[in-house]
Amino acid sequence: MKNKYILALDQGTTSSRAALFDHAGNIISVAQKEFRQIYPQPGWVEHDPREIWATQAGVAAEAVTKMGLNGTSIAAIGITNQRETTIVWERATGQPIYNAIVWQDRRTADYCDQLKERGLEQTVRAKTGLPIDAYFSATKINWILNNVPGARAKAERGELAFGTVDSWLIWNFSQQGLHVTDVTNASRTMLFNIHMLDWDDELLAAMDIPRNMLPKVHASSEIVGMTKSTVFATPIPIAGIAGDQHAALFGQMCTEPGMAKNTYGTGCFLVMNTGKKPVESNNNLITTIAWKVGDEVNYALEGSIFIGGALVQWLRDGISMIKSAPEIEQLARSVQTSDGVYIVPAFAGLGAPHWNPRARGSVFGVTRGTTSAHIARASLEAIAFQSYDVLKAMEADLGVKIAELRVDGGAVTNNLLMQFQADLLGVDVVRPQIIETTALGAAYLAGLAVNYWSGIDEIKQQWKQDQRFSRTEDQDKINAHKKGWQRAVNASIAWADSE
Ligand SMILES: Nc1ncnc2c1ncn2[C@@H]1O[C@H](COP(=O)(O)OP(=O)(O)O)[C@@H](O)[C@H]1O
Ligand SMILES: O=P(O)(O)OC[C@H](O)CO
Repeated sequence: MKNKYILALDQGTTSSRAALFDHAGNIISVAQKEFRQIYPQPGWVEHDPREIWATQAGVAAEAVTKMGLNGTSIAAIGITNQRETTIVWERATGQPIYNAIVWQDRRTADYCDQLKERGLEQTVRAKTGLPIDAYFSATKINWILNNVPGARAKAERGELAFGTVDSWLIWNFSQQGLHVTDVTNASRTMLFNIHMLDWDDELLAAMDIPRNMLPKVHASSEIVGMTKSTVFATPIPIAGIAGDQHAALFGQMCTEPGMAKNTYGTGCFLVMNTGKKPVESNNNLITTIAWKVGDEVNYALEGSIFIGGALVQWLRDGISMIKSAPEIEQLARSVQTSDGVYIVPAFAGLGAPHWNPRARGSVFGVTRGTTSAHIARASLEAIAFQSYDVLKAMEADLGVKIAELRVDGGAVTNNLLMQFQADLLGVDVVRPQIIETTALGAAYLAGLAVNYWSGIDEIKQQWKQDQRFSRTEDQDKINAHKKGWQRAVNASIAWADSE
């Protein structure tokens, strides 16, 4: 068994990735493929579910075959995924009835307001740990049922299946079209009672969603089925499922209460393990399920920031300011400060701790002296400032100061960003050697289920630090800078609210 590998499938917002891990937790092979982002209207974001499946199946095969391996070398598959993104398909044909409505999509903001006017906010938060927001799956399912001709009648006849991306992939990968998910993905739908660990009938009724559409909910580390032979000739156990931020928390081995990680990908997601009991937030954070391993459920507090590395992507693809994402660091370093420029990247509204779906991206403080270098620097600062706001909310909820922040995701190779983050937080920012911690976490969850690793104590030894960033910047300067950021956020929200 130990000479085999674990295959982790990481289905992200902008690309599908697959990584093979060996018993020491080293990545031995990676394959990645980007897919189309579909923007039918401002504020709408969709993916083609068939592209999600095709790219994910393609990279899974590529990661294995390029090492000269085949299915017989794979001990288990772990799946991790962009969360909340909503797919509805026909059980009979396996065909989606609409594109995947992506987590960033804001089309249901008005319906969310109606739910709030109906006084549901407290009930939703108490049961699911979530604020009512277009971010989560429930209102997206409702939209599909109300807007795709014939969908509601089909759903009521039990002919449709809903799934987050993990469910969709497993349906396609598995021998008998399994319709399953895990507790972490379920906890992002706004339909799952995180205390009872079951779909909630009151919320399903409130949002007109038939229960028969929903997948069976499993633990995050458990064999849920086998792959079909058209994928790999040898059936392989699908043994781990977790939303990507939950997998990253596990991959970072934040297994003790108080340990936290921030993932800097398309968005930024700061998540802290809060132990065996859910902690209710008084500061607009989300209470979520960290994972379920064996019979043990761990909970977490999360601050979800919708635009992180996507701001850098926009500078590259939207306004052609840079040619590649890493180029931003050199450009930003070419000036000492952002010279009074602040960017609030509310391209998809603002997530935690503001939760304003109508806020839009804004740039403040531009003068004749402003150059692309200042914009680059202000962009990196905006990513760090948003994470600062979330961490402060988290510390206020828990009444403690965190010891260190473990970081991962594509943007953490940016040393300037990491140093600025440490300067802002006054907390050490620690980058591990493996920054693909999302895939690593999925591999660990799958490997534990098939006894590839003996337990958490064994895999804890594998986490290794690459670099630690500590505060070096003058405190007064930082405080003045924080005030500037706060003014920019307030102005951005006021602009949205005054419409
Ligand atoms: N050196 C860098 N500096 C800042 N941002 C970067 C850098 N390299 C990559 N990024 C950003 O990181 C993101 C990619 O990270 P990744 O973890 O692959 O994201 P996801 O899983 O959300 O697709 C992109 O949005 C990209 O713009
Ligand atoms: O695809 P990522 O890595 O940006 O993660 C997306 C999140 O899961 C959305 O909640």
